[in-house]
Amino acid sequence: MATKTQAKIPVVDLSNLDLKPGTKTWFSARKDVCRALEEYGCFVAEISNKIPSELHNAISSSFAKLFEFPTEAKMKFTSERPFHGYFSTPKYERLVIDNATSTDVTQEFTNIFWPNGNHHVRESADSYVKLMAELDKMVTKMVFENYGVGDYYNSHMESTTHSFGIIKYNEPQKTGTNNGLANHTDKHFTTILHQNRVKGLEIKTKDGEWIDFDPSPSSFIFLAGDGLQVWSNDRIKACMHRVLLAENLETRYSLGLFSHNNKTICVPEELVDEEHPLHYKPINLRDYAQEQNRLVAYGKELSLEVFCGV
Ligand SMILES: O=C(O)CCC(=O)C(=O)O
Ligand SMILES: [Fe+2]
Repeated sequence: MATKTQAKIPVVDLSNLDLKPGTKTWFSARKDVCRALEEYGCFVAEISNKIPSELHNAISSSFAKLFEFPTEAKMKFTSERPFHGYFSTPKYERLVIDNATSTDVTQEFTNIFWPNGNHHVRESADSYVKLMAELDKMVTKMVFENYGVGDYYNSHMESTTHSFGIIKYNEPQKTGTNNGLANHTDKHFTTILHQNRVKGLEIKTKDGEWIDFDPSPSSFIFLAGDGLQVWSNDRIKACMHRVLLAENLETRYSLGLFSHNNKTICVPEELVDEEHPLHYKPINLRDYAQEQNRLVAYGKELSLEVFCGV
């Protein structure tokens, strides 16, 4: 299983999502995934045989319809979590569904917009969430095993929930490039993104260079969040990323699966040694996101060092 580069972001072929732990192909993919995460905080997961074109088309057809509802209708979709529910800024609008792996939840979500249900939107959301959650679980298992603490994977997953976000960027101004989303790291554990063909996502390398993600129907980008940085005691750094929108004829949509953990995240004792002294106190990611939300009003970004650095 070779790793190649796509504008320098490592690409790992995970087309076989049914990879069996313990097999040669699993170990080889695990090595590629972890090396990429340590070097870049992200990698492109190529899953060509798993994404039917109808599913990819759902971004521009089914999900686009959601944003055509009047603002009052979209505002009815609320959440107690910061940055979840319906959220809009002059640059973009987003709908983020909590606990999205539950089909009851996606049903409730579609019923807000279509009281008699909308089979197509609901099915598309369910299929995306299922595919992305499978990918997230597989990669997380690889990471835990890679550091010799695979035994902690099940309890970590038991306290993990996934939210699903659908983001629509507003048309950029007619001149130059436009900042769609400022530089940030994600405040939860991990993120997986999938886009229509419109470019815009960039990630920052260790050398401070920004490189583009070239979206395609069969590629998902997996990003380490701040939670994974804490858990790994800095072996994997959260991926700094941003969205720049060039002038395009097409609207940019992005789909995201965000993994949260409802327990306190601690560095496993096996990951602390002379070479890797403890960097972080235990962190509750929900409190961390809430504090970040409070600071957003002042245009500030919260850092892990300030919130829970040792
Ligand atoms: O639109 C994108 O591709 C990036 C979205 C993102 O970074 C986020 O939702 O945190
Ligand atoms: Fe992000």
